[in-house]
Amino acid sequence: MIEIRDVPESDAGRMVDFAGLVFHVRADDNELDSWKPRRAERLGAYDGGTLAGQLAALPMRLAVPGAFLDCSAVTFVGVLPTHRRQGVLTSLMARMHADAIAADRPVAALWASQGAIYGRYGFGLATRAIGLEVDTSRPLDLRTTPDDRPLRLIDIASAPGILDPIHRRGLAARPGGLVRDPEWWTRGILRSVDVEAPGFTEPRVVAHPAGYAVYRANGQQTIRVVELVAETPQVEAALWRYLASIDLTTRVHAPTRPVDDLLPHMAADPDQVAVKENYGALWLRLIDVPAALRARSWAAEDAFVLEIEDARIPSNSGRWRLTTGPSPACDRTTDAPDLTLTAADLAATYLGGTTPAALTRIGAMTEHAPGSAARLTAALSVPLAPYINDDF
Ligand SMILES: CC(=O)SCCNC(=O)CCNC(=O)[C@H](O)C(C)(C)COP(=O)(O)OP(=O)(O)OC[C@H]1O[C@@H](n2cnc3c(N)ncnc32)[C@H](O)[C@@H]1OP(=O)(O)O
Repeated sequence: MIEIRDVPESDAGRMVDFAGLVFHVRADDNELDSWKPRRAERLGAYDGGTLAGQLAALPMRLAVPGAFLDCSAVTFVGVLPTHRRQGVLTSLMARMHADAIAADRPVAALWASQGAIYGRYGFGLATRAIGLEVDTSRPLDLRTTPDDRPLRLIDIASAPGILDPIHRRGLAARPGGLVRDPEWWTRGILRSVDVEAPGFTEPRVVAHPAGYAVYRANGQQTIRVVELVAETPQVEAALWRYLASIDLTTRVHAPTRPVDDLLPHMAADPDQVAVKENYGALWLRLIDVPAALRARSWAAEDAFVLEIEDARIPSNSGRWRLTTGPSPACDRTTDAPDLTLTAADLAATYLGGTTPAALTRIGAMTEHAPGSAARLTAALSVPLAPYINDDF
């Protein structure tokens, strides 16, 4: 008999060992993330005294178009190999949903180990990311004039205080990321060791008044970009020019960039910049559909009747009249629907990264009123593609 209970503080370390077991990682590597369960809401699935499954939900703030929303950032999910496929994850998810509702958090989010798992729980893939590789064995000519205000290298200890205001302005301009606190900075983006980048140095930080880059280097003449944030294309050009011209290097690899990154357009020779990766990033769950729809900003004034299917959080199910524009509204209605869609597909479109038009074309959404998917696509659209660089 499985029972879902809070994991006490004294057992937070057990969750780290448990994650090492189910993710097949060495204890040393796992140690890097050991701080997360301590600051999370910890759920355990207990089989008697045995921890058979677990889930951690970090209370965070997520940038959505025009707003920041309280969010359960779900991580450390696992079930013992001996207890798989018996509904343990399903029970943990039900409790996570109930906790998020009780805490008045309109959204939850996660990074999935496998894309096949979370759609059934109402999560939709809301952001993608790309990886870029730049050949810097020759000068990188740019079509954008770099902002010539001086760059300066700063030490790691002072980095959170200097970078955070720039990062926050970036979140307001581009949805999808998380608000960070100093611990999130130092244990995340600025951590000295990255197990995914063996052989690379500790991070270097170069700052501009309106942007920054965090990067590592290795003995194989490669610069690895950890994060690059710029408030204008000219500042972006200045940072890429800097990264591309560091002595004793011939390659810049930026494994995590927004899908609408400007560098492929900026490079005078497009062959110098290759898109090497394209992958799913943040999975989003609208815990409270009407609250989430009222909270974001909209790109067009319009009105829709949405028929939403949500088997896991029934209070979201049914017909909603959504009014988009400067004073958004979302209320129950009995009117005929313009569109029928699942909560997971609504979540996938919420940040503006996936379009109702595409989901209708593939047959995932049903359009009853001709043209309504295109109109909803226009209302949801955002100037900059959603993006997250916090892999939690
Ligand atoms: C946010 C994160 O932390 S992502 C990390 C997730 N954790 C891992 O990948 C670690 C290794 N895997 C595990 O620990 C487990 O297999 C889990 C957590 C993925 C699944 O736990 P389980 O308790 O076995 O899931 P549960 O029995 O509740 O399954 C529910 C449904 O999901 C399906 N499912 C579960 N895992 C998978 C999977 N990996 N691929 C496809 N379907 C899956 C089940 O078949 C079941 O389907 P059904 O409802 O149609 O019958």
